[in-house]
Amino acid sequence: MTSSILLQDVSLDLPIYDVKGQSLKKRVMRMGRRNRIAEDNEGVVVVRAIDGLNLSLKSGDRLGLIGHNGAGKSTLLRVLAGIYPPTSGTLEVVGKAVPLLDISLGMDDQSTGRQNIRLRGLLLGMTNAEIKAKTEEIAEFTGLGDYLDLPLRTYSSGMRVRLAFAISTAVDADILLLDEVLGVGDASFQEKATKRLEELHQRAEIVVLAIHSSDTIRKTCNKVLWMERGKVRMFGPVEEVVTTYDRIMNPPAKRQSFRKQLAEKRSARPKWSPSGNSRFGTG
Ligand SMILES: Nc1ncnc2c1ncn2[C@@H]1O[C@H](COP(=O)(O)OP(=O)(O)OP(=O)(O)O)[C@@H](O)[C@H]1O
Repeated sequence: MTSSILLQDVSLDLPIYDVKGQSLKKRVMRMGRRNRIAEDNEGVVVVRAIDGLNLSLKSGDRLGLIGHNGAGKSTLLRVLAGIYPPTSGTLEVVGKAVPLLDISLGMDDQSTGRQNIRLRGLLLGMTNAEIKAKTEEIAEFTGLGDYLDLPLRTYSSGMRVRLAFAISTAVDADILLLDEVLGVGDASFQEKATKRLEELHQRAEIVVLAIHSSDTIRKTCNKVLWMERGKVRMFGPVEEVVTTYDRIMNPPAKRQSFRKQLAEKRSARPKWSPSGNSRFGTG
């Protein structure tokens, strides 16, 4: 199969359902267009998360999404995964797109690890036969042994992540959508997980990832999309976009404190990051 992605003038409005009271609604509306807040035809307050985006990717492309918090990177990955249908514009995705975003989604606390392999596998679009063929490999990868026959509620958070990661990465993806900042448990598991992700990358025809490490971007991607306020700020070859982004967003003085913040953040949460220290954005 030859996979491709084509977005033409795609916009996505996300409703803020909680804003019902008139005074709160007024206050939120005052945040205004600068914050991409608007009211739709039915009077619902919405955030324009993606705004008139055009994008074309073909087999072999590895796209890195960069930009500040709230720029729209995760939302775009969800649009590509079919989780959010665009409010307007056209989206054409050819190939099986597998999101590695909310990897624990669809897992059930009362079911055993093995039952969860089936549940989550089905949710990821695997057939019963595929699940059956892959269950032992997934089980082996988790390293959870007999725990797989116990209900999920007895698992530690690290054990849950191992299981969720093993299942999500067992799917054959034509198009792989992922957030680089993917918690994958303790150090020993991280090494295994990184290797498995690299293999997935290689097998997929198209990879789109929200990325924070300039080393990874240079190693992994051939194109970069710099997003700002739901729009394309810059799109093109890696070196061109990365250099401009770095020059504008991280001038030398800022870079120093940014690195410090990053070091603090990193020590607080285990993350998957195959290499490198220099990162983009603030996420
Ligand atoms: N479920 C939601 N409901 C309403 N607004 C949302 C929702 N999810 C995201 N948004 C808004 O959409 C915009 C884009 O958010 P998104 O999470 O895609 O940004 P991001 O670039 O991934 O940021 P980060 O680097 O912080 O992860 C933001 O303004 C955010 O507040």
